[in-house]
Amino acid sequence: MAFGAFKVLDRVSLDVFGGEIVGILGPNGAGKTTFMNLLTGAYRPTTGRVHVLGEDVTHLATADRCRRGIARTHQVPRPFGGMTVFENVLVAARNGRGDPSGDPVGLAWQVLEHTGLAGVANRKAGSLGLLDRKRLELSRALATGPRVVLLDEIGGGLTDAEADRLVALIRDIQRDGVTIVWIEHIMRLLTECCTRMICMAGGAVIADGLPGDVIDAPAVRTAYFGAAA
Ligand SMILES: Nc1ncnc2c1ncn2[C@@H]1O[C@H](COP(=O)(O)OP(=O)(O)OP(=O)(O)O)[C@@H](O)[C@H]1O
Repeated sequence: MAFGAFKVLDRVSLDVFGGEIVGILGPNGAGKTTFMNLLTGAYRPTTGRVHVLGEDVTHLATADRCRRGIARTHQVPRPFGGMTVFENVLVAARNGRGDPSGDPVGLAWQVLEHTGLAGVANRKAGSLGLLDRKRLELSRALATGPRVVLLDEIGGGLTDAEADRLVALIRDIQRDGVTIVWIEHIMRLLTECCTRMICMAGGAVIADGLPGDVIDAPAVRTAYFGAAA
């Protein structure tokens, strides 16, 4: 993937298997968000393909990929600020993959109960603090009925108790059969949740394996944790 002459991702190849929680770590500018943008269709790859559940989705727009079950959260949440929390989630429930019951209103409420936002459902999304905006971002992703959820740094700024709740929620989502790919700088969240971790640096995957092995890998310690080479 290149922006003009600037190559951001170089030969990145990743297979994610159903039911995994894959953590992606790496220094700022490693290409993590760009990689996520390629998976959702926000960016088109200069070369290479994206396959989801056996289907080549490289040519599909973001909305079509969403309807096939790919949902994401953004690093900087941008809800529809003039709409209520509930309305924001309802938009996602109506335009995503949907739920088999065909009841988007029921699905939206169910998601808000699950993510802890039901109590502020009637507030304007634009009035929410950062933490609740992040919860809303996750709620919108879940309301699309995803098979794969891509999370971009939803853990920043959480207290320990809030982080515990997020860990429990992510595990619940996985137990419901959803595959998760999670970019995060808060190491504790990744080590508590992930079944696998990858580290990116300089537009390449430099480690891929069990979380403990990846954290201890010399290349990761140098590129990400700043250990002496
Ligand atoms: N639209 C764009 N045009 C030009 N360069 C871009 C664009 N988007 C990203 N880049 C560059 O690509 C590189 C990778 O950016 P990216 O946001 O993917 O990194 P990241 O690993 O997600 O970093 P962070 O942890 O800070 O979010 C950076 O050098 C960035 O400046």
